Amino acid sequence: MLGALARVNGPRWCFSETLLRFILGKEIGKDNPSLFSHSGSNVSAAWRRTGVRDVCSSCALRTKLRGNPKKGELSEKKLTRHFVDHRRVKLVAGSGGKGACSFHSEPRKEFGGPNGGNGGDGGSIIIKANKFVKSLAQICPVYKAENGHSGSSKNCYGRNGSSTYICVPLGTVVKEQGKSIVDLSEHGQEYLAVFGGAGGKGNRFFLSNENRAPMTTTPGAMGQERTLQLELRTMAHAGLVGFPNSGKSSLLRAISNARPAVAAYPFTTLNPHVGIVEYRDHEQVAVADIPGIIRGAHLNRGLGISFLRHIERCRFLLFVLDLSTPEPWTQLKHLCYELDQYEPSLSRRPQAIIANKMDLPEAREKLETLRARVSERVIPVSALTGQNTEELILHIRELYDGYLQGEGSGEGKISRWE
Ligand SMILES: Nc1nc2c(ncn2[C@@H]2O[C@H](COP(=O)(O)OP(=O)(O)OP(=O)(O)O)[C@@H](O)[C@H]2O)c(=O)[nH]1
Ligand SMILES: [Mg+2]
Repeated sequence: MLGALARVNGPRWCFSETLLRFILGKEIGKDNPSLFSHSGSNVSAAWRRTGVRDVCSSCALRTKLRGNPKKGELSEKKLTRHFVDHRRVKLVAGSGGKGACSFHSEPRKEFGGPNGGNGGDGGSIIIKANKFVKSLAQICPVYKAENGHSGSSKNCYGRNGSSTYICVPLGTVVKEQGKSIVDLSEHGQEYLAVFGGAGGKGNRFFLSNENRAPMTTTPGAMGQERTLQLELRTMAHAGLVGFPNSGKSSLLRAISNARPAVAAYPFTTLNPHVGIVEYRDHEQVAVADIPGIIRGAHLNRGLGISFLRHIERCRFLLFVLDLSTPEPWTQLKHLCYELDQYEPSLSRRPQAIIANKMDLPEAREKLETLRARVSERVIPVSALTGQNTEELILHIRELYDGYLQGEGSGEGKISRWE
């Protein structure tokens, strides 16, 4: 079909066809088989086993071709300004409306009795998870719900104050004085944070045989008041963990549709980015790129480890090591130590080790040493050239399937990405 298009549209389509072949050739790991001989055999074994390739080969290709060159990408600086992952909010529910004091009176029925209606209830404030909201940036510091309306004569009740909804992203944890109250992880999940005050009673309510003309009314109750902390924890199945400059963002770009900033200086990434890896059976696995961690991060060095809350929910970890550094295995040791400082046994989640920058000559020697030193599976890749990313994508799927079999049916299941 592309050939036909090339004929119809002339040189422009000829170029597209060449470009497609070039990218597809790279993607299926055809070049340099000697360098990736181990991984190449794994991939072909997987194909042989299943008969079809599990990976949607168009995903990396599509993301490469999809980008509109005229449309500038958001810089990390701009993203930082827009991405807010914690907020403190003061919530004040509406007060109840006051009850009315009035008496019925009409010609020939001068003393018709009390007819003051009750006041309406104050509005409540509800925090609601919404999959279309991506950050807490739009959350205001103070929310006040509508007060209930007062009752009136002729037994008219006051209108209830309407409830206020605060929409937060999926994965928002609501805390009060540092203690978690609720975890909003499903679309549409609600938490009634503060109750509106009850409406007051009108004098009709106090009518009795003893008192046929009560003048008593009650004011509405005050609405509840609370100060809560909202904390967003990015939800992804896999988390890319590594030292700065190890190529996490480049890798996320290579395997998913996300476009995090990539640069040759440390701490380029300041916020987590989530990318979706798509498979041919329409399964989607979310992979999060986390800012770089350095030795001593738990002592607040570098960017600290507060952002590790974002990988608390990741079901498996992908440690990205830069094989061009002198001792990549020590990076792994430091990373595990820092993770355990944040949450004990965090580093013992199902994991894979990604040996990145395999296109560089110095990386090849270190690969065998790394394999000898670690017990986990090591996947050599080059995020820059895209070599062997297919094996990584297949391994992510294996980890994901293992997670689904193990605990997927239980609670804490991560909702589908859309
Ligand atoms: N040669 C080579 N360079 C790479 C590869 N992957 C990434 N790089 C380069 O390494 C540098 C850092 O890449 P990033 O993807 O920004 O690294 P990062 O881990 O996200 O860094 P931080 O965001 O600072 O934590 C960039 O200059 C990339 O071009 C690779 O496979 N081979
Ligand atoms: Mg980065």
